Amino acid sequence: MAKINFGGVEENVVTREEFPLEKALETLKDETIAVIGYGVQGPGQSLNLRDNGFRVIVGQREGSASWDKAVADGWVPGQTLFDIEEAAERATIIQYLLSDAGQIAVWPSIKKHLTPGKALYFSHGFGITYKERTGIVPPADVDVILIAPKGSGTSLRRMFLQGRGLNSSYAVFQDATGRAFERVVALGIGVGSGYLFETDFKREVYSDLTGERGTLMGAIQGIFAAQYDTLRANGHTPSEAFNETVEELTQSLMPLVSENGMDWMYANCSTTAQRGALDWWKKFRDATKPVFEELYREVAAGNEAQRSIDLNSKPDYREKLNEELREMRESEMWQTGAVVRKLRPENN
Ligand SMILES: NC(=O)C1=CN([C@@H]2O[C@H](COP(=O)(O)OP(=O)(O)OC[C@H]3O[C@@H](n4cnc5c(N)ncnc54)[C@H](O)[C@@H]3O)[C@@H](O)[C@H]2O)C=CC1
Ligand SMILES: CC(=O)[C@](C)(O)C(=O)O
Ligand SMILES: [Mg+2]
Ligand SMILES: [Mg+2]
Repeated sequence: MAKINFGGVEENVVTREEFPLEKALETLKDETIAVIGYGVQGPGQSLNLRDNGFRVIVGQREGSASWDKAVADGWVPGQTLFDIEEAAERATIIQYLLSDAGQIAVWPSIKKHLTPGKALYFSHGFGITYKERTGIVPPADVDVILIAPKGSGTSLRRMFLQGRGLNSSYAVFQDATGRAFERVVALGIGVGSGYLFETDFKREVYSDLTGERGTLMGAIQGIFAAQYDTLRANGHTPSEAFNETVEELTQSLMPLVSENGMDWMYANCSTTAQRGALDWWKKFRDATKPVFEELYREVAAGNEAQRSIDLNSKPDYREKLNEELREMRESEMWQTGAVVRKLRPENN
């Protein structure tokens, strides 16, 4: 394990150099990995494991759309694709990749097959951290481990196919066999991670729920909408408002931030822009800080987890979510986005 200095703080990081794929394959050579659930993470992780040469099977509800998707991806019913219980029974490592709400309903079927020495793997600290709300309490004689890719399962797969890798965090909650660490690291490499950052289940879920509600997804849509609406209310056209809110950010400026940091993006903008951005960013920080503090409190109190459990356990949750996504897609801002995307020169 390497110690790496992050802005003055030392952290544990496992690298592909010290734990190459060959070592991961050797570590798991006697294991059968069952990926339970074929939503977003399920396909990314199981296909990467398969392509990397691990013994992997998929467990999914027969007759569901995800089952058909698994068949289309080359999983063979009765050979590498089973119903959830049968896959859990055959596995020595159960990768529990149902939706966090779905994990609660299916837990009794999984628990039954957690015989001594098996490993239970999560990609989120949710089920374990909020155990009073989820009822997910694994037996003491299994390993309980986590690999949480820091991005969508879609990106995990895409980046793997491009020969890149997405970084993940890893954690050991319970080490019953003495092999939990080598198992989790081998799985992290197997699913296509680049580097593995150490965490624990609670820190993983608190930071993840904050991030996705905050700058990664919730806050960014909020700030886009606020600026777009202000520009429109002041007589700017939709295309102008969209370009100055979203398109320029994703196409031109964020790639520069990704490459070399915020100051470098600033350095590549005009002195006029630099002056304004340097003057205004703290005002935005101060205005949003109370909202982030409220968000973190709600996450730590378990209220965000409870909301997600309650609303995503309803039989019609998928229709309701799709309806809200449709409203977003049909808003003027994102309708404008669809047209602007078509006009990117490379799309012609
Ligand atoms: N979506 C992502 O890219 C990421 C997800 N995660 C975590 O990975 C885990 C899996 O998440 P996703 O892939 O997004 O899941 P998902 O929401 O796509 O659902 C996965 C599968 O669960 C099945 N499912 C849901 N409820 C069920 C039930 N009651 N009975 C049987 N099957 C049911 C669905 O049919 C689907 O095939 C979660 O813990 C999530 O927090 C972590 C990082 C990123
Ligand atoms: C993709 C990811 O890491 C998220 C946003 O946390 C999630 O999908 O839960
Ligand atoms: Mg995440
Ligand atoms: Mg998340």
